Amino acid sequence: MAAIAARLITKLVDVQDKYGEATVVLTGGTVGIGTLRAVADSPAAPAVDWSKVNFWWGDERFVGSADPDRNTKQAFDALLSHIPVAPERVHSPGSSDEFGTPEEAAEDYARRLREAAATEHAADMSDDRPEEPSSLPRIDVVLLGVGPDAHIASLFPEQAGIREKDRTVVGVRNSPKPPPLRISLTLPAINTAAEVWMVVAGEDKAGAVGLALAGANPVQVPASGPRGTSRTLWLIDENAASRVPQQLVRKDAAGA
Ligand SMILES: O=C1O[C@H](COP(=O)(O)O)[C@@H](O)[C@H](O)[C@H]1O
Repeated sequence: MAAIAARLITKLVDVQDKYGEATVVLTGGTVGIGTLRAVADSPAAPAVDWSKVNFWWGDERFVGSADPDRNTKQAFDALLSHIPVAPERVHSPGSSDEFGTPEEAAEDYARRLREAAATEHAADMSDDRPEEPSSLPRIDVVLLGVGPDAHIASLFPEQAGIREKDRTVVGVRNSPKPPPLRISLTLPAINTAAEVWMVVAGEDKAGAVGLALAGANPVQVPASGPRGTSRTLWLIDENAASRVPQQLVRKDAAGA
């Protein structure tokens, strides 16, 4: 995870050099939170101007704001409470303390994304600026973990969320992984990001990774769906890579 952390720090520095600020979408899960811990521990972390990083989340568990299950709480404990973030740039999805249903929280999150996009659009002075603001701000990097069932964010196989084509954010019910109520960015929203980084470790993810890289249908294998507009990176350990289709493995790769 130190290697992913080093890469993320470098990416944020590069993006800040280019745009003055950077926007990252965080993930929960073992590798997602482990990576944030590794960023906090990295001697290179101060190279990033953390006050100019916009933080969003790919998904959130719809529970109370102090619940240890919250991806945002875990991210604060791992990283955000250790770096000088600008609170107005930290965009946590709503909790069950503030909203009655995950759908209401999803609508609020989508509205805040739209507002960020409109603010960005108003500030954009370039000649090639589109006439209408988009419904999402520019996203530089989306981090995504993958569950053993191949879910990403809170988009689970065969459920409504992974089939969503129009909305940017959905409320999720009946998540097979507890807690059952969640909020998630949709695949079309994720795929507006410049870069999508799939961060995966462990033998229990090998089947999901293998199917995703073999090009399975995202409805059955959500991990197959994410594509960054500039690039899609799979940052995985050897165990998670053990069932990658042979034709995708470089002949000169170690052990081949
Ligand atoms: O519930 C979730 O699970 C996935 C994967 O988590 P992992 O512990 O199996 O790595 C995570 O990406 C997602 O953000 C989270 O809400």
